[in-house]
Amino acid sequence: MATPHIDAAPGDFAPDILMPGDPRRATRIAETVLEDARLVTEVRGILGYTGTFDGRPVSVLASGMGVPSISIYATELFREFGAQRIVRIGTAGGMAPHLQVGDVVIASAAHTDSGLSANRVPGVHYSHAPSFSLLAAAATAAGAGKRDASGRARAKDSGSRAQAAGSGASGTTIATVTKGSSGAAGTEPTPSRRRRRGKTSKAYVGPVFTSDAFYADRPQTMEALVAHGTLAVEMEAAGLYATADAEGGQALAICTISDLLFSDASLSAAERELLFDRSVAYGLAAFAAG
Ligand SMILES: O=P(O)(O)O[C@H]1O[C@H](CO)[C@@H](O)[C@H]1O
Ligand SMILES: O=c1cc[nH]c(=O)[nH]1
Repeated sequence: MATPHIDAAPGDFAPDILMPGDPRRATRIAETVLEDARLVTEVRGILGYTGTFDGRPVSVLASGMGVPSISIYATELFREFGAQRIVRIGTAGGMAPHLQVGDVVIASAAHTDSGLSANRVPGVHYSHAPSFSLLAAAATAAGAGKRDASGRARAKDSGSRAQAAGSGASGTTIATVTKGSSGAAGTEPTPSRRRRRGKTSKAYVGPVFTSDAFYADRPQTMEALVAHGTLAVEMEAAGLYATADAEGGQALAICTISDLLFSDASLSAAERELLFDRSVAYGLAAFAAG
């Protein structure tokens, strides 16, 4: 049955859903990662596809931007379309000084200034946390918990060479991936990838800040969040986590760092659309582990 924002039939969506913010990223994931993907909804240009990955049904649906938008799509998916697990495939601004463009952050918590999400339970500062099983499986896929003969943690990343690098200044560094090796899903190299070939990017597990504002001048807030261990800023994870809690589903946000708050480094819009391969790999591995 169609909902106000998703024009699909029962059974059109798989229980496991990847959710990028950008509809074009959804199309690209469907085209490059899924097999036999078919378009199942396109209301408001929020494109949704269902196909398979390694023989398992998987859907991808864009969320749009912000907590209200992702809360709408996640609610309708959990409530009306049989969704069980949603993994956000996002981009985020790096806040912690050790983060670099291209790094991946697996969000173990989401602080937020979103009224919708923070006020879900009146009188309570609600804790926005992901599904532990999705978090643990994605972190494992990114390399957490594996040790080589020298005792150093070792990561395996869908065929990429990867080595864990211990703890960062905040959050936990779980893997260093050598660029230029294969990622998840046959995505073509972007200009920034070519520039970065041979360099390394890392995966971190730690808290993100889900902000209602993309443009806001509040350096003190950002510095205080960094001082409290926050890794990155984005605009949906808290809404997704709270919606999953409310609807009895599971959720996780995995974000690629697209720019740095305290420096000029950034990706173009086109590069942001493309740089999702490792996030998708960790998300799909989390689905497969469950
Ligand atoms: O690239 P996506 O997944 O949309 O995520 C980030 O990008 C958007 C802001 O440009 C916000 O939605 C933010 O969370
Ligand atoms: O929400 C976002 C996403 C990327 N970069 C930012 O600074 N904010």
